[in-house]
Amino acid sequence: MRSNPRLGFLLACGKKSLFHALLLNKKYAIARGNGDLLSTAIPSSNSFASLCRIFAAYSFSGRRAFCGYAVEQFSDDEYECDYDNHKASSSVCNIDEWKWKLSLLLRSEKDQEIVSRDKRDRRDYEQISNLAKRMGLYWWAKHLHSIRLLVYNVLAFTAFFFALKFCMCSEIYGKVMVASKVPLPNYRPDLDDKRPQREVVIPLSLQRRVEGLLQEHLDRMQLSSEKVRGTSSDIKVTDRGEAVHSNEDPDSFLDGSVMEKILQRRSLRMRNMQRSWQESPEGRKILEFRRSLPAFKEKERLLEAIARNQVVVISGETGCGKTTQLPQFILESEIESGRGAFCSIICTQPRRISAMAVSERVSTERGEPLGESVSLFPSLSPTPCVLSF
Ligand SMILES: Nc1ncnc2c1ncn2[C@@H]1O[C@H](COP(=O)(O)OP(=O)(O)OP(=O)(O)O)[C@@H](O)[C@H]1O
Repeated sequence: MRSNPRLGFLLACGKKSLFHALLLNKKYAIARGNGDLLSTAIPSSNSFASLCRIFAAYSFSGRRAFCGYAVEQFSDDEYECDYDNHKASSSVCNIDEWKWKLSLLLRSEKDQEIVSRDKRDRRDYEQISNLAKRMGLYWWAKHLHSIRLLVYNVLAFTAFFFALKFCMCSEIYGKVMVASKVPLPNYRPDLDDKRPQREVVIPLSLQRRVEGLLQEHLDRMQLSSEKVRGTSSDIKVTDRGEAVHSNEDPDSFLDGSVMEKILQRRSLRMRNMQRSWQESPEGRKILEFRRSLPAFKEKERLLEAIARNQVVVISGETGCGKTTQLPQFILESEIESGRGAFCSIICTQPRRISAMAVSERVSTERGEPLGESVSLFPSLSPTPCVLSF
């Protein structure tokens, strides 16, 4: 069966219109019916409404501008077989150009894929995808949008006093297509126009500020470790009866050691509070809920990865517990190991309102009021919080 324009029209319309069932049954008869459509196409069992629809379809069959295409009359197999002999017979895309492009891709060592965002009709996509598949490439296409051209026609069928109203639809597809040498995932966020991935650009001034703060932090750490080493060396020196370091500032050392003692005491208190909450009935209930979240299954792996690496990137589905659970895992493990008050976890949120909701949720899950160990940044809490949102 080849492209009879009338058949092409009827089948394309039939797919989306009311007379689909009728056309399925009688499509070949209609195709051959040519000028004698009514008598050839209408089975005796069909209602008069069907007759009207066919008449309407017949009367509009010359309007190729809104028609679909005859592709519906071929099975995929037919299409595959005939493709080489009927190159782009009614397609708008240049298939030879695509053959050339795909061959280049196959030969290229550097390129993995070709991405095309041109507008084409559906048959073009089918041709190109078939070609890509035959060349051993993987194929991915996303339907971006379709433009529907609707034409409402009212036909007065004078003898029977009623009108037929139907619409003819034709679709111009906007698709993004990818032909690739490697298997492609089901979803490509980089090609999704509806969810464009925002590129985050950190201003230079902010970068410098962060670098400065990090440097300051590192300097302080180095200083405190030197003080600790200095203390032990002082003791040794004293034991040996040698001179004590004269450049040591006794006040700052005193401050540091007092601070350390305060933090140690606080860490101990945090551990006791955490344990008693986890053992309480409410705590157990919440823990049970937290255990059901997908993030909980990854707890140990996550803590291990954080301990081993300076930067860890974690991705997970919505609601799996990235925001509420991951910072808690770190906090809980630090508290359990007696370093709760020494750690500082900052969790960024894009909106203040979500930061408020999350900080409140985490406090509730920890059985504490907001401001105890979890805070909303900037915190008004008198004691420094270790987890800030
Ligand atoms: N305020 C809340 N009240 C009740 N349950 C909550 C609340 N916030 C989070 N949850 C529960 O905790 C689960 C984990 O939420 P969380 O915000 O950590 O997920 P997420 O992985 O960060 O999600 P997203 O990617 O959308 O940010 C949610 O599935 C939800 O059931």
